[in-house]
Amino acid sequence: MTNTDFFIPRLAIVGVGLIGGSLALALRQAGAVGEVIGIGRGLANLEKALELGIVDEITQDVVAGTREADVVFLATPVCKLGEVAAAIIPSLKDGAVVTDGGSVKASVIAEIEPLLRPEVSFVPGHPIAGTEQSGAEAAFASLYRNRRCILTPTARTSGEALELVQRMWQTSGSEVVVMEAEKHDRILAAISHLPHMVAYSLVNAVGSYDRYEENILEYSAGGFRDFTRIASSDPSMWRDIALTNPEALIEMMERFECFFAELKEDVRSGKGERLYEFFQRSKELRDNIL
Ligand SMILES: NC(=O)c1ccc[n+]([C@@H]2O[C@H](COP(=O)([O-])OP(=O)(O)OC[C@H]3O[C@@H](n4cnc5c(N)ncnc54)[C@H](O)[C@@H]3O)[C@@H](O)[C@H]2O)c1
Ligand SMILES: O=C(O)C(=O)C[C@]1(C(=O)O)C=C[C@@H](O)C=C1
Repeated sequence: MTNTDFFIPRLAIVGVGLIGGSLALALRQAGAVGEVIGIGRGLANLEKALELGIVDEITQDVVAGTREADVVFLATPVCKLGEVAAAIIPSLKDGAVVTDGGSVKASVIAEIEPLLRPEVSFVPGHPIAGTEQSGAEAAFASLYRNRRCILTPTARTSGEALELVQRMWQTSGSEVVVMEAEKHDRILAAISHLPHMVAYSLVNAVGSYDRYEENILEYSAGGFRDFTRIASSDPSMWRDIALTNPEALIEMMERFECFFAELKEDVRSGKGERLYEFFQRSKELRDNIL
C-alpha cells in the first residue's frame, strides 16, 4: 500500500547487503517503490535477498539488471563503485538517476563523474547509519530512521535528480544534509573512520598481549565490548575506506596520537589534576551528543 506521494517505479540495487537491502526494505515499507531488482556477484546472497522479500528479481548481470531502472542505487564496497558505474552508464535509459551509499565521497565522484553522459544524472550520497554486520540478512527497514544522510552534489548534479534522491532518503526516515564532498570526507574521517582505526588497533594490541598463557579477551566486559563492537566490521570495507580517504584520515590519526601522547605523559608523571580535567572535558562532550 502506498502511504507516500513519492514513488520509484523501478529501483535497481547493485550490492544487496546491509546498506542496499535496508534502503529497499525502507522504501517498500513506505510503499514508495514498485519493482526492486537486486544485482550482485554472489548468488547465495541474492537468493537470500529474494527469500527475505528485499527484492522482486535478482540477476548477476549488472547491465541487464539496471537497463530499465528509474533509479540505480550503488551499494557495493567503495573500491567497486567506479567499476560498476563504468559498466552500466552506457546502457541506462535516458533520465535514469544513479546514486550511491559509499562511505567516502571525493574519490567516488572523481571516478564516476567522467563516465556520465547528459541523459544520466549522478547524486553522490552517504547514509550515516550502519552496523558491524554485512550481507542481505543484516538488512532491516528501520536502519535509516532518525539518522542523517549526507548528499554531496557537484556542479554537474541536476537539481531535479538531487530533489528525487533527497525525497528517497526522507521517505526512508532520514534527515538529509547537503554539503561538499571534501567537507564530508573530513567530517567522516573524524567521526567514523578514525574510531574504526582506533577500535581495530585496540583489539589487535590487547588481543596479541601474550604475557600469560591464556586469551585475555575472554575477560572483556562492557567497556571493552562496547568500545570495540565496530572492530567486528567487514575488513574489506574498511580497507577500501582507508585507501580512498587517506589524507583526511591521517590528519585525524595524527591528532589522536597527540592527545594520546599527552595523556600518556600525564599518566607517567602522575598529574592527577590534568587527568581529571581531560576526562571531565571528554565526558561533557560525550554527554552532550545524547
Ligand atoms: N556498513 C556500514 O555501516 C555502512 C554505512 C554507510 C555506508 N556504507 C557503505 O555502503 C556500501 C555497502 O556496504 P554494506 O555494509 O552494505 O556492505 P555489504 O557487504 O553488506 O554489501 C555489499 C554487497 O555488494 C556486493 N558486491 C561486491 N562487489 C560487487 C560488484 N562488483 N558488483 C555487484 N555487487 C557487488 C557484495 O556481494 C555485497 O552483497 C559500502 O560502500 C560502504 O562503504 C556502509
Ligand atoms: O554503527 C556502525 O557499526 C557503523 O560503523 C556505522 C558507520 C559509523 O561509523 O558510524 C560506519 C560507516 C559508515 O559509512 C557510516 C556509519
